[in-house]
Amino acid sequence: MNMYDSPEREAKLDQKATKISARNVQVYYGETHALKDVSVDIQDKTVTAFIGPSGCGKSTFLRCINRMNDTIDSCRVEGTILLEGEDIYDRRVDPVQLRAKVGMVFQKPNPFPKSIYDNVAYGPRIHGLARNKAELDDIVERALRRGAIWNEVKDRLQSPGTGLSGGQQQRLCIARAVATEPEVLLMDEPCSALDPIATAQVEELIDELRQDYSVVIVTHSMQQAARVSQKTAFFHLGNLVEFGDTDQIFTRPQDSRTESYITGRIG
Ligand SMILES: Nc1ncnc2c1ncn2[C@@H]1O[C@H](COP(=O)(O)OP(=O)(O)OP(=O)(O)O)[C@@H](O)[C@H]1O
Repeated sequence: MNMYDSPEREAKLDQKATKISARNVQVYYGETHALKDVSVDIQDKTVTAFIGPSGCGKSTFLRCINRMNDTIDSCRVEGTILLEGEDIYDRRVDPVQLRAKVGMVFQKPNPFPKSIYDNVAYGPRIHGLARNKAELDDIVERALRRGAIWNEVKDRLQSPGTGLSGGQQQRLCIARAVATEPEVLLMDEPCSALDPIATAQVEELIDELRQDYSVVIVTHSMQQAARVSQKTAFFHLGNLVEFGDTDQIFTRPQDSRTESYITGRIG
């Protein structure tokens, strides 16, 4: 057997690159210490689920990854978060540019009060990604296909985005987020306002998106975490208690707090 066939090499090839590396992240809202010394590596081309009881800090940590917490006056973030090795809290980083690279999808679908086309074209326009109308048309079509909504909207691109159903609006918001060619997609309970059919469509889409992106999803649904994610992080009272393969977290949790949560005893 030569060295290139070794199981170690196979295992290495199977390992995904680290996309986000967080070290000793602390978040305070005024006097409240909401996130306590969180360190974790989040992989590329993987769906990572953040789970845990209400108020444990899942959304707070998610919002650290694209500096959405900057918009909250009382909020203070300490520690380091690297995106592909670059410190996203470095003074030279423009948060608007960062948010094009680290897209976000919210709990409630929030299309702009604009046409379907303009919703998706908005980011590429402000970031100068297209040289002319034909290129912009192309970007919009690709993003809507990526959002698994092209076939439903291709004949009404000039209609308002707000006229779509809730599930379609959420897929439009995902298309809007991918239009700026992000590296990471953050999703904060993206299905909680959707019915079961729309939820299943968005979950299927999330599974497809992981071919190209690092996806991080906050969810209250353990079934959803088990269905869509490969890695799971369990938070409790501001601590990242356990992080690992989703299978392992749900079948062989190492920490008693994780076990209590997944068996429904806390939360
Ligand atoms: N804008 C804010 N101002 C002050 N405190 C906040 C703010 N946002 C969150 N917190 C506090 O930080 C802690 C963590 O909240 P966070 O929203 O991150 O939790 P979560 O796990 O996402 O909760 P949920 O599942 O209910 O959305 C909570 O104690 C919360 O009250």
